[in-house]
Amino acid sequence: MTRSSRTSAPPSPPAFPCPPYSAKVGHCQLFQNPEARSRVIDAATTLGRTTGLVLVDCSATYDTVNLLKDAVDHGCCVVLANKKPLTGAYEDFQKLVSNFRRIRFESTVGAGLPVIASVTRIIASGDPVSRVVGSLSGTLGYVMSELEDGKRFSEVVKTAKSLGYTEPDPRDDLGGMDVARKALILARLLGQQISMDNINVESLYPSELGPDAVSTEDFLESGLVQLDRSMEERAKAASSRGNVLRYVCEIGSAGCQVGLKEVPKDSALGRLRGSDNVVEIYSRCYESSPLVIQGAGAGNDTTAAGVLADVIDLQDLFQKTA
Ligand SMILES: NC(=O)C1=CN([C@@H]2O[C@H](COP(=O)(O)OP(=O)(O)OC[C@H]3O[C@@H](n4cnc5c(N)ncnc54)[C@H](OP(=O)(O)O)[C@@H]3O)[C@@H](O)[C@H]2O)C=CC1
Ligand SMILES: N[C@@H](CC=O)C(=O)O
Repeated sequence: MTRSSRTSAPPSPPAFPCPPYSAKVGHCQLFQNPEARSRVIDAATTLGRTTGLVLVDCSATYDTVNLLKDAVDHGCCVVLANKKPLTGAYEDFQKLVSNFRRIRFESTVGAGLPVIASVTRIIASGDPVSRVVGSLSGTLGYVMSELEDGKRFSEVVKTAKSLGYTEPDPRDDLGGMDVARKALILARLLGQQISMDNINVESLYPSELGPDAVSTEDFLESGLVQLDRSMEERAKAASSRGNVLRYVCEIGSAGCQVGLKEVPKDSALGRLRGSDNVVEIYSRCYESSPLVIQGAGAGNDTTAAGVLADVIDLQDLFQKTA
């Protein structure tokens, strides 16, 4: 993906067609010459319409939304692991998602787990989904199950980061925003025209440790340990009642909320371990016995597999039949 929004002084733009360095990992390419840019867009439009050329967004920024909308307008396909473009203005969500033959975003909820595919299949069959409940954070699932085993909060958050579970800034996970984004994507898929302001979100850190006050590095270095005692006390109090802590997401007709809950140790949520997510989907067909999806909900491999499956799914739409 181009990085025009972040690159202030790019190297001199390459001539078209692309020089070989564009294939190197870690490099990005910027077309500034208007003629080169227009030829790239023409080529992409033709390829997009005929071969299903896919723009994949694995960044963690809102900045890509206009680029994604342009790509869809030019007939290209889009695959997202990045939740942010779908969780800003409702109009952006609608514009991207209404083009369902050109966009897939399975990895935005539950990484490689088929949560969005299941919800959209149920809805497409005319079966109204009434409620979705679950644990949708690999990071918080991992952190809570490690706390249960007596580990220190600050240590397990750092381990979750090193395992590739957390967002670039782990406060996105600890503050509940990452789960709230997943909840918003699901709620909007269920037809709720809501925004982030309509979701009740419980944060596990106080505003004094927020991004406006403390850098990510300082938060990891000295902020996290300030939360150790209170998290340990919460885990111990839950345990004394035969419960465990889980960060739970609930989406229904009464609204949308995400927060830390005490749940029985032997419940579906309470039995979760590590980065596993579990999602229960209730609809008319799945009324008393919900459809349950469970498995690894974060990590580089499972996310990459989810993204690749989306790319291949879109390519299938462009296969010529004999
Ligand atoms: N990790 C996981 O388990 C899952 C992750 N996701 C989503 O996938 C995305 C990537 O996550 P992950 O790979 O773990 O995170 P990483 O921090 O490893 O990667 C994020 C990448 O995005 C780049 N980036 C950030 N902001 C911008 C920007 N404004 N323009 C261009 N590039 C940008 C970063 O570049 P740089 O390093 O130079 O800043 C970095 O390469 C996130 O949106 C996340 O929510 C979804 C499901 C699961
Ligand atoms: N940080 C997220 C990654 C997947 O969306 C999580 O922990 O679940």
